[in-house]
Amino acid sequence: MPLFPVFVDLSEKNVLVVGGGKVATRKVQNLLVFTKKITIVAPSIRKELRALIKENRLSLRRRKFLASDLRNKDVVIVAVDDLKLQERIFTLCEKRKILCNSVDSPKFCNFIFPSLIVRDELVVGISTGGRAPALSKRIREFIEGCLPENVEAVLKKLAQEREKLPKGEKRQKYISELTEKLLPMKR
Ligand SMILES: C[C@@]1(CC(=O)O)c2cc3[nH]c(cc4nc(cc5[nH]c(cc(n2)[C@H]1CCC(=O)O)[C@@](C)(CC(=O)O)[C@@H]5CCC(=O)O)C(CC(=O)O)=C4CCC(=O)O)c(CCC(=O)O)c3CC(=O)O
Ligand SMILES: NC(=O)C1=CN([C@@H]2O[C@H](COP(=O)(O)OP(=O)(O)OC[C@H]3O[C@@H](n4cnc5c(N)ncnc54)[C@H](O)[C@@H]3O)[C@@H](O)[C@H]2O)C=CC1
Repeated sequence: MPLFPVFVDLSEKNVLVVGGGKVATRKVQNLLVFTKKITIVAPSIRKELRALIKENRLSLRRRKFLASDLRNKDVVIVAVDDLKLQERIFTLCEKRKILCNSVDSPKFCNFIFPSLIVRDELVVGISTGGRAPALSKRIREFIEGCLPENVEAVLKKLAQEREKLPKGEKRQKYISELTEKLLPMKR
């Protein structure tokens, strides 16, 4: 069965990223849009990640992973080049009911990291359930290519108009029509 997408408020959640390499750097960069409460644990940290840690005042534990690193964590990303360690951390997370994403095997994920498009509060998340990550990336590029350039302005305008009026059928009709007018479908 395919995976159901959920849009979660991460702003107050504590995220642990295990690993400091290329993939960890990409995950941290993407996560920073959603939360600054990120801790990184790894013996070696890539230069770009070091810069992100400094800029965003993230916590850094410069050593190998310890089970105690999971204390008070809500979400864990395991971005190491060691499948056994991914399995071990995933098992620990399952016991503690922590959300865990492992970069080397969908088997050790209880959530998948999607390919992302973020335009203010408009977020597009894409996944193939772990079957073809490069396809997720390609679909992102397709969607990016056909998203209207002014989509942020349209979102802002619609949200403002929506706030001005009380809930109900009259507003529903007005907002739906305005949306179609602001973003006419090209055929
Ligand atoms: C299960 C998952 C785990 C997770 O959640 O991380 C996972 C797993 C694995 N990826 C692998 C390889 C690649 N991953 C990418 C790219 C991305 N991978 C991402 C997510 C995910 N990757 C999750 C499933 C997503 C889904 O459901 O579709 C994206 C979307 C998000 C992100 O990571 O930021 C990001 C695109 C971001 C963007 O640009 O939009 C590329 C292409 C590239 O890098 O150019 C390649 C090379 C091509 C290939 O091999 O397919 C390998 C084999 C490693 C090896 O061979 O050693 C594994 C392990 C395995 O499959 O067993
Ligand atoms: N999910 C995805 O999108 C993709 C996943 N991968 C997989 O991701 C894995 C990581 O790739 P890269 O970041 O390029 O590797 P890398 O070699 O650049 O980084 C590995 C990192 O893991 C850290 N590490 C190793 N043992 C550790 C431990 N015990 N505790 C804490 N940190 C530890 C190292 O210090 C290093 O920072 C690879 O196995 C690769 O196959 C590769 C491409 C895409």
